[in-house]
Amino acid sequence: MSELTYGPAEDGRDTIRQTSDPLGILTSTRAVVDQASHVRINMEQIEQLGKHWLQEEAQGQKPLMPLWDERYHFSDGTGRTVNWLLLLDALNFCFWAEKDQPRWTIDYQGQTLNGYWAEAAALKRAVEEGLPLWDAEYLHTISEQTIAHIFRGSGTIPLFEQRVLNAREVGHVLLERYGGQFTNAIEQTAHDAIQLVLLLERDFPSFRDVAVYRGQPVRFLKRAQITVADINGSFHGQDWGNFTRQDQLTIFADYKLPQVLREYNVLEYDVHLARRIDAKELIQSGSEEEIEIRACTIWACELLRQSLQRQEHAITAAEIDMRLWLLGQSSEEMRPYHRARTMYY
Ligand SMILES: Nc1nc2c(c(CN[C@H]3C=C[C@H](O)[C@@H]3O)cn2[C@@H]2O[C@H](COP(=O)(O)O)[C@@H](O)[C@H]2O)c(=O)[nH]1
Repeated sequence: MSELTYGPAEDGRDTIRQTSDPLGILTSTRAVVDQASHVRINMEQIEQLGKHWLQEEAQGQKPLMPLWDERYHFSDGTGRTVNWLLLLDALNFCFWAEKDQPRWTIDYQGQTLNGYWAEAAALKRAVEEGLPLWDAEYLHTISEQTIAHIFRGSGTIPLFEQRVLNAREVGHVLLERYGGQFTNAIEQTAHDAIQLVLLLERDFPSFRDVAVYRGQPVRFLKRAQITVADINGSFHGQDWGNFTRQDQLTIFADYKLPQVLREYNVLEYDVHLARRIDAKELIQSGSEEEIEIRACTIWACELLRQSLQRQEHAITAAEIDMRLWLLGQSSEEMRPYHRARTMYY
């Protein structure tokens, strides 16, 4: 596989030079970007965003890459944490509510949390209350009542039934193939980030985030990739979190990054799609619109990475991802993110 890069060529035309793409994500999403009819990447705005970030850094506003947040993540430095993180990311999707409905929230340590933070804190709260969520045997047969208790709060976590199935799948596959320990999968793949993502895609069906666009497969693998990034983050790059080729992961195509990129005018939606998203209408999961939004998000970030690299500023997709995602955590003033009901992100 070879990465598609965008850069001035001898004859002045923008050519696509090849670099590595071991997960087949850049290549398959590039085909969507080239055909997209609902979403467009604005190259000038990518250069602007890159310059804006470089100016911020020149003024000493280097973004503090957040250390792993221990407040809401279970972390005991052992293989139990690795299994807990796998469960976290098996359930790490779709936290938004129906149009004009309040989001699901939980109360934890005196704080009311929603979204991803509510999911993480709920799973940490459960461990603190004595539920062995790191235990594959326990997960394999976990009941709906127990999952409901874990996520108890105001309202109901969306796609509840899917979360029960995904939790059981984690337990079942860990027992069947990895002696109940996901650390065995890390060892089997020799701490290679790319191989571990591919193992998740192969062995854990709920992580198989691959769409079909005009008859062709399009690979996103968002939760498989973020699982590796989260294990790396939780262990501060040491021990179970020490991976090779992590720089070859792409950004994680969720629903917040497109919202932020659209705010920076990097992503442009056609007038019909924009109206539907701004009206918070549901976008069909697997639709051309949804796949184009996700594929253009991946390539906008790849082109941003290449632009920054050309300006002598090396940065990984995961670092771009974290910076954009954190911007999306204060996105109340932004136009809405797209709403596709799916367990993939
Ligand atoms: N692209 C990308 N998407 C990410 C994350 C995270 C959290 N991870 C970091 C957080 C702490 C640790 O440092 C982890 O590294 C969650 N999500 C996605 O966002 C959505 C939830 O958003 P809201 O509704 O606002 O809670 C949902 O699709 C969820 O899957 C990320 O990092 N990147």
